[in-house]
Amino acid sequence: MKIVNFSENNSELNRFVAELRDINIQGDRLRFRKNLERIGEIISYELSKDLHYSPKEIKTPLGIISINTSDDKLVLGTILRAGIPFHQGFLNYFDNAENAFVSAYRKYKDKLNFEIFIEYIASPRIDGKVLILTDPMLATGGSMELAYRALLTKGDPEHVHIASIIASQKAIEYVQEHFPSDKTTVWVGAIDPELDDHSYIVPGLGDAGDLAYGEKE
Ligand SMILES: O=P(O)(O)OC[C@H]1O[C@H](OP(=O)(O)OP(=O)(O)O)[C@H](O)[C@@H]1O
Ligand SMILES: O=c1cc[nH]c(=O)[nH]1
Ligand SMILES: [Mg+2]
Repeated sequence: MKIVNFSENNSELNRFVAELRDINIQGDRLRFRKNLERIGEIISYELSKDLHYSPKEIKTPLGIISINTSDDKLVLGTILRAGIPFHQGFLNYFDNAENAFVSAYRKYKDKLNFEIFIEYIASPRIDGKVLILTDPMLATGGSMELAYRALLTKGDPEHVHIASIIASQKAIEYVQEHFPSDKTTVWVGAIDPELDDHSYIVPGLGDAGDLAYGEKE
């Protein structure tokens, strides 16, 4: 399974991730959402290099030129809520893509134990298409896997790209075990070493959904 970790190279993406993490900056919700979105744009661009291309003849006012453009049918699938601004970054580039939305939430039995519930799914057929699953946080990997399984009820994708901003090392191992290795690619802004007792990523950034949209009751 190909895993691309953007933190291994120097780029502006790292500054956007630093701003998401920084306790003195992340409280600005507009900036937080904007950083999720622009990281989505950068990952889209890098991911686009792995798509299939063929030449198309483009007629300009003065002549004809052949340009390689992608032939893949893309479905951008995201997990509510924190996925929304990140998803928008992908949609800014892949503007012809179809879109899928899945809800996933942690229902805590007590302070430390929770189950993940999927209650909402809106998706096109995904047979033979390139499925790009976006969620900024990959903590245990449970939400991503359940969202994927929910989307498999809509068909069998040709390839799956998992895009996250911060993943735990444990989630990377979980994805390697639970997704088909021959047709899955993982794109992450950074991989953090630990999960705390509540399965939050450490050092991570906190609760991405709450930082983007405000705390839940
Ligand atoms: O890998 P996991 O252990 O499943 O955790 C990651 C999930 O947690 C976050 O969502 P959250 O449940 O906080 O929902 P929210 O976006 O509505 O805040 C995040 O956006 C993922 O969906
Ligand atoms: O670290 C984490 C884990 C789950 N959800 C988040 O938003 N952050
Ligand atoms: Mg949350």
